[in-house]
Amino acid sequence: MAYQTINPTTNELIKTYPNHTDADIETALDVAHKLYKSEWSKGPIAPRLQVLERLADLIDARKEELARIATVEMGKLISDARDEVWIIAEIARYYARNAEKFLAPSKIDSPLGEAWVEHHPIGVLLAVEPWNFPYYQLMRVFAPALAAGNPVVAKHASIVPHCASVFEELVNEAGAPKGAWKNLFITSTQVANIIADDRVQGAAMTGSEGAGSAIAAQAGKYLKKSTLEMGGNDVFVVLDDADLDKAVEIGVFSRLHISGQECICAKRFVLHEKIADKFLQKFTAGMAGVKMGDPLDENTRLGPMSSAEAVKGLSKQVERALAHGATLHLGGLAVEGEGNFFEPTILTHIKRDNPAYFEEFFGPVAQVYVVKNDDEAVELANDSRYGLAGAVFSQNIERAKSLASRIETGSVWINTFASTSPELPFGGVKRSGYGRELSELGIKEFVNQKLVLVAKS
Ligand SMILES: NC(=O)C1=CN([C@@H]2O[C@H](COP(=O)(O)OP(=O)(O)OC[C@H]3O[C@@H](n4cnc5c(N)ncnc54)[C@H](O)[C@@H]3O)[C@@H](O)[C@H]2O)C=CC1
Ligand SMILES: CCCCCC(=O)O
Repeated sequence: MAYQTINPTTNELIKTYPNHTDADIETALDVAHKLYKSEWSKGPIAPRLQVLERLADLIDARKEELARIATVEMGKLISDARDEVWIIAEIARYYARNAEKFLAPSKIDSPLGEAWVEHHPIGVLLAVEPWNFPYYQLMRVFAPALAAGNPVVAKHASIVPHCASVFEELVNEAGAPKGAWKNLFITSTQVANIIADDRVQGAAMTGSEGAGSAIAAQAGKYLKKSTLEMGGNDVFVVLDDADLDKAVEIGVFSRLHISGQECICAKRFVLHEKIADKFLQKFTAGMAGVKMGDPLDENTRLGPMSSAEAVKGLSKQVERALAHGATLHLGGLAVEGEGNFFEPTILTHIKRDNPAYFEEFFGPVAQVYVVKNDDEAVELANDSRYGLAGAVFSQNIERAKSLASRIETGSVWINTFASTSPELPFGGVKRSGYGRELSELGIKEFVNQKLVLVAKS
């Protein structure tokens, strides 16, 4: 597995990074485990939180440089890259300012005596992360782990090694001791060996079902806690009383965010039959009208996909959907020429026996379905192997809340697009994975929630 920076806008190979060896891994685990056994991990939380505050300030100071690195390495719009750099500083600050409260002992009223739950670190964690939010995916693991006292070794996606390297550089510059965070350019086999190592006590993974299944299986075999955030096939439900122009604007934005390579972006557009034609007409115009091009250009609204392989995979997926009876309403093709560009695409008339019905399209491809009523909308939303997020548009909030409660996902967003914020739990159900990241829930995924009880005398 080669770790390479290849600019997706030009497919120019910029740099190849050397892989780490088994000896490098041994050193990393030894240093991390010793840190876990030290006062740094087990002692007062304040020094660890100070590192997070400094890290946030360092990120702010290098915002434009960091954003440009991400755009050149995986193709997201420079404006989206800036947003990502902004939010990772916010995640660091969130845990710097809330972790002590989250991890404080929590008292329990018990007839057996005085009881409370303490929150202790559990040991070295492994993070295995994807390329679509190359900094956010790392900070989402690092910040709560550092606050809790868990050192982390990390394997990032092979196409974002510069992001991986600069993140580690920032962590070290912020004053984290050696072992708090170590990036490793390693193979899947080496990942499996790390999970098996007795010094490793947990694994956090974001990515595909295949990778998640392999990592979860290995973690299960060695009885290690894991959290998984995998694909999603999120619905974007537009009811007959929705603000249509708002729903169209947000729908186009959400489907095309990160060139459609975001697990929580809108993918299955579920339209009430009364507004379906009107929505589709406006939505089609919106999708067709976006400016595609260089993601470093501030006016571009749709950049390239992350790699040539991603474009090839999406092309095959669209062809298969059409071969099984879907209608091509817009686009459908990779853009000829330099770079990994794919046309904004809309597929309609996808029947349940079409493989596309159950598939996530990880690119600028919208699936459109029409339903008669709310019950049909819920039934279709839940007729999915995934359960990550979803959105419901209606000007009747109670009606929207009712649908939100019935949709089987980790989150539902009413009259807006699914997104993320440090204080909000992130994760899903079914094949979208398990566990939660961010918020108070996230920091407690990898701590020993230890009961202590003093018997009544
Ligand atoms: N939930 C999310 O935020 C994301 C989900 N995805 C999903 O993953 C699909 C492909 O994107 P990729 O980045 O290629 O995902 P991927 O799952 O192949 O890669 C994610 C991470 O897992 C590692 N990995 C892959 N197979 C592994 C194995 N057997 N053992 C250990 N580590 C392994 C990769 O090197 C990378 O670091 C997308 O189509 C999408 O469905 C991709 C990006 C983000
Ligand atoms: C907005 C942040 C989302 C990160 C994970 C995903 O691709 O859904």
